[in-house]
Amino acid sequence: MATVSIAILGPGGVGGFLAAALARAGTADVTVVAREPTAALIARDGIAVESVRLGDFVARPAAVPQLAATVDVLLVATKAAGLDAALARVDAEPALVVPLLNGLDHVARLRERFGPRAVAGTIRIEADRPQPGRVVQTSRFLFVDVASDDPGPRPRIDALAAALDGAGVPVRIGSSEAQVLWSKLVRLNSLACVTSAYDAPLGKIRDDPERRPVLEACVRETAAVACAAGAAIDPERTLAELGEAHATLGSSMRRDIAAGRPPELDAIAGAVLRAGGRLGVACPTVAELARQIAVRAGVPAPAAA
Ligand SMILES: NC(=O)C1=CN([C@@H]2O[C@H](COP(=O)(O)OP(=O)(O)OC[C@H]3O[C@@H](n4cnc5c(N)ncnc54)[C@H](OP(=O)(O)O)[C@@H]3O)[C@@H](O)[C@H]2O)C=CC1
Ligand SMILES: CC(C)(CO)C(=O)C(=O)O
Repeated sequence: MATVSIAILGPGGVGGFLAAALARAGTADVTVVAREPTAALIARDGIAVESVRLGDFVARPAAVPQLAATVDVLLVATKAAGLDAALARVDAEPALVVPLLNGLDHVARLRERFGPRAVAGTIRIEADRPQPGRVVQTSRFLFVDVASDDPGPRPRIDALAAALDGAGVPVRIGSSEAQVLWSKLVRLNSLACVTSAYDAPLGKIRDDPERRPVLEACVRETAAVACAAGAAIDPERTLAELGEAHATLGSSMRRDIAAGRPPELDAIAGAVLRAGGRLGVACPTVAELARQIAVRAGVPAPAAA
């Protein structure tokens, strides 16, 4: 079988890690699509990875500022706010588009641009990009979830899964798009909201008798929205996962605030509050944490409607 070609838009913590893993394994022809300086740097020096899962290595994917060649798969790994500008760098029509952003609203945006070739995807990883071309991956957990409600893209999803599995990144094919997106969002929204509002890692919140109930309420509210949206999410299971995660686990939202970058508050907590508003599920804890994060970060607080 021909090697699958994979382009990765946004070689940051997530995209840079996947590009480097795939390029090192040689399970795909990999090209990163990045802003000019980042593309030039990666083309020259490669991507240096420090990973608790894959070890330390340097990999050399191709890197371009504009994607002109047709590829089998486009993995989208920008932040929500950078998505539109980054999409302007894609001239080609990929056969399959898999976003790995946190949140929900980007899926509709990608469907506008790519139609049913855009499916749902999420990634569980803790990875940071301290500087362009360098990725630090710190979680023992690592896997990608993908689902398409339309059976058409399935062969290409399977080819992507084989390439990632072969590169040490396990892939699970989910039962529905809603299930994949919400099972990530319930966990992530709760983790991002509490770690960012309190500026503390998960362990410190879990062990604090005043803050632990807030984490639990956040999980329960977000799971109730998920269930109303058609995903079967058991909040007790999410709480058990958060109970087992390493104590130093933070969130990309908390790291963004610490680094003075705008957090994905609207894309994550905002998406939950809007869905809750639409579906008639009240989320007072999520709303209050989002308000506190907005004050800390100096950004507008998202609202239910
Ligand atoms: N980091 C994590 O542990 C996890 C993150 N996520 C989600 O994944 C998504 C990506 O997060 P993360 O990897 O942390 O983000 P980063 O900020 O590390 O990376 C974003 C990347 O997008 C690139 N980018 C921004 N604008 C453009 C543009 N106009 N053209 C091309 N590239 C552009 C950046 O380029 P440049 O390098 O030039 O600045 C950067 O490489 C987010 O939605 C996040 O919530 C999900 C799970 C875990
Ligand atoms: C919580 C985590 C690390 C889990 O995948 C994540 O998705 C994020 O910080 O954006």
